[in-house]
Amino acid sequence: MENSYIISLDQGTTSSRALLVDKNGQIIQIEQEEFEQIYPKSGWVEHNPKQILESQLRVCHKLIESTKVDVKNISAIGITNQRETTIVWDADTGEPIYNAIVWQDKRTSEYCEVLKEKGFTKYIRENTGLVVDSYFSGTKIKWILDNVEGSKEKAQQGKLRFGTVDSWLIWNLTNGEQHVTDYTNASRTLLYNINTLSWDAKLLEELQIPRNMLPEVKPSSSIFGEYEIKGVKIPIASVLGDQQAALFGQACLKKGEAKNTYGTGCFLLMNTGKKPQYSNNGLLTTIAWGLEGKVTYALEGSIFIAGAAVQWLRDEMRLIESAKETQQIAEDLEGENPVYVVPAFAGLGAPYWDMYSKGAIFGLTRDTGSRHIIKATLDSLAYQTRDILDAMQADAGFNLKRLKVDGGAAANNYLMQFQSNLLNKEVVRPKSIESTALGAAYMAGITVGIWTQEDVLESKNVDQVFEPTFTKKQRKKMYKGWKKAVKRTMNWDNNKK
Ligand SMILES: Nc1ncnc2c1ncn2[C@@H]1O[C@H](COP(=O)(O)OP(=O)(O)O)[C@@H](O)[C@H]1O
Ligand SMILES: O=P(O)(O)OC[C@H](O)CO
Repeated sequence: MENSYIISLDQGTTSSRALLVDKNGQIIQIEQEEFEQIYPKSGWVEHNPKQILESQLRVCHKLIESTKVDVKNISAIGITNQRETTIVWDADTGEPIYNAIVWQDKRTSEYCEVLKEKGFTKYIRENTGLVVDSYFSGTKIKWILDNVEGSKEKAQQGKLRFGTVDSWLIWNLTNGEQHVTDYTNASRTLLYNINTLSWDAKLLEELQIPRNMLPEVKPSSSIFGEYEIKGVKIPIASVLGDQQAALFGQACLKKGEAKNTYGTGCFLLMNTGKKPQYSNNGLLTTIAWGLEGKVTYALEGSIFIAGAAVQWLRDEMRLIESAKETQQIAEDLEGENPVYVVPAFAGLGAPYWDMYSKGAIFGLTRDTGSRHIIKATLDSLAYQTRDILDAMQADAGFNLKRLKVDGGAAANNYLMQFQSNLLNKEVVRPKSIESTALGAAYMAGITVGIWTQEDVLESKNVDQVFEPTFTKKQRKKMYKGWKKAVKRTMNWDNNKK
């Protein structure tokens, strides 16, 4: 145990990362590689599964080379991943039969309407904890089977495998020996019963998905297989969806504790303890993790576009050269900003769940410049978070004292201060905003006996606490403007209404 390390593989929406974590929970080194985002049609988002795998393997091996770590000292690998993204591959050849359909993809919206019309809303909510939305894997699997020639027959014959990104990686890391996933990833498929912890026969039947395509589901803290590096077999000792991993990495181990991760999207999760709590306000009920024989549940508010809106400013609008510069631009723009950006580029997630909403900019006048739009785009991350937090507090029946934050855009001081002002709460940022990767590492460390849950609780170092400074009047006025703007984007793209 003297020189014990964990490798955390963090397969995100825009990049694959590998982190080396030492036995004190310190990050020694991070390697990262971006990969291609494929947009074949409006509202469609795909990844090449081979690029996901190859970039993930490259950063893993680069990490070992750059740190010169002795692989014999790597005690375990933890995997955390973008959730819901759907891959179907041939069991014999291991070849994907279609690109990965990404969580943001909206192509199955119409079929979701059919599910709603057939009366599945209540059933899905009570059994999977989810809402009927194209976000989740189930309808994406159905789309692949309906649209890739010959796939339905192959699936019936047991010749196809489905996996979220974790399953795809593990299948390949173990040379096709293991077809597995964990509770957290399964709970995002629309096919998994979170009460009985089993695949749901009624939903499989409705979506015409053969049971034999689906992976075995294990607790997040388990041995999922072994990955051999330089002749050393390293156990894969944790798997968690990235948002659940961040909840664990932020040490939200007690009921009522919450974190918000500002990445491509924004995901606010609250630990709700050992029983699923259902929302009356458009939030999801999901599995937080399975650990030491127990299942912990969470309430989740999912925002589809957060940091991605900042990428849009950079790549499509070309108003900035880097995400980082938005902080200074927003801080320099004094006074009230009458502009609102609603980044509903992939519809609206919680609490609105409107697949037909489209993005819009409101409040333009003759003197509006790029600075106003940039600032309003950052503000939109905070407004969307306020929407979720209001819903969560209503469901929980109590008010949170503080919000723990992490993810790439949590580095932005302007945004964090505005967030605190808008929530009228402390916003607490840890020294390392790599909570996702750390969560998977901690969980793997617990599985192989390097750490305990108490060690995780003691691991948190605060970088900065942002304190609210707005008056009640200011807060109310600004939030009212946001609600008005959101309302006007809703149902925009629905031809039926
Ligand atoms: N300083 C910053 N200010 C605002 N947004 C930022 C900043 N740094 C990164 N981002 C945004 O955060 C996202 C990257 O965060 P990350 O946690 O790595 O995302 P993911 O895991 O979803 O790929 C990008 O969408 C980027 O635009
Ligand atoms: O890759 P991220 O960090 O944007 O997370 C994606 C989420 O898991 C989607 O549900």
